[in-house]
Amino acid sequence: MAVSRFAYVRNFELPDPLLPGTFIVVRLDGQSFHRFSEVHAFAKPNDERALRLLDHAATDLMDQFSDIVLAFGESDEYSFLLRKSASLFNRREAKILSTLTSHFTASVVFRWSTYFGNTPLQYPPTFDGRIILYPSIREVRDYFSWRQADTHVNNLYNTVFWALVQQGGQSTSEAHATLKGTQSKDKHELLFSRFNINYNSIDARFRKGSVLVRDSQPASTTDASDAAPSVPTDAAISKKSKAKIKPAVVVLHCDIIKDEFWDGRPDILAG
Ligand SMILES: Nc1nc2c(ncn2[C@@H]2O[C@H](COP(=O)(O)OP(=O)(O)OP(=O)(O)O)[C@@H](O)[C@H]2O)c(=O)[nH]1
Ligand SMILES: [Mg+2]
Repeated sequence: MAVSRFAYVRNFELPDPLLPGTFIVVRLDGQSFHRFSEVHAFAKPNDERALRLLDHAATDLMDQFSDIVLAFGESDEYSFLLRKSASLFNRREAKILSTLTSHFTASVVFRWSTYFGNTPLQYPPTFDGRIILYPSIREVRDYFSWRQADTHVNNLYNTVFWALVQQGGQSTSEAHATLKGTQSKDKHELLFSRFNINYNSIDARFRKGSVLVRDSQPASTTDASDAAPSVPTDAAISKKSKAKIKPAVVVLHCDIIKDEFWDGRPDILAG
């Protein structure tokens, strides 16, 4: 068929390949989740249903795209690491970013009722996405350490903040004032002395975020024992994932900052 006189417009579509031989990190972040969490009455400071829902959506992504070798989630965000040699969509940036973002978002909506039961979804949640390329293992490891350090700092602050408000009877502005200028050790001390809470005994999911890898770890390293009864456990998600693709995706709540994590999984950064 002859090329139509309109076809030249195609030439305006420029190629957008990602640099070869670089690690690809895709970070998705809930848009205006401050509002979304209020409207859907998320528990404060952490809503386990919401966190498990995002873990499940991230597992869906890893099941679908084998180039994703690691994911880390906290709060309303998820980061995905694609291997250095990833050939997904010929490394076309817009294709990768738009497909991963919409797949993740669709999974969150698709699985909403599994985690939120009769609580209706009031409006469509949306996620923004970005791609960052890292040239070496050092930056990749520091990237994930950065996100997990963020989890720690935010969760410690939020845990003390909501203890002051919910158990201590302070207003939110009083709680902000109480915490102003405090160091990490002050917050630990305040939690323990006023509320008898040992921060280190709080659910590792909240303190460390979720780390998704493609291998089977001993059951003790997963965090399925204390799941809400009506909600699929990490182990159940992993089992389902195993049925579809091997090796299974598992949800861990471990220290990604430590050498042991990376030393024990050389395949993640192998290329
Ligand atoms: N109550 C509650 N709120 C949560 C939870 N997880 C995330 N959020 C909310 O989501 C926000 C996520 O932070 P941001 O991504 O910086 O804020 P945002 O409102 O999503 O804004 P943008 O990302 O810039 O669109 C938090 O500040 C909380 O308000 C949760 O488990 N419980
Ligand atoms: Mg957000």
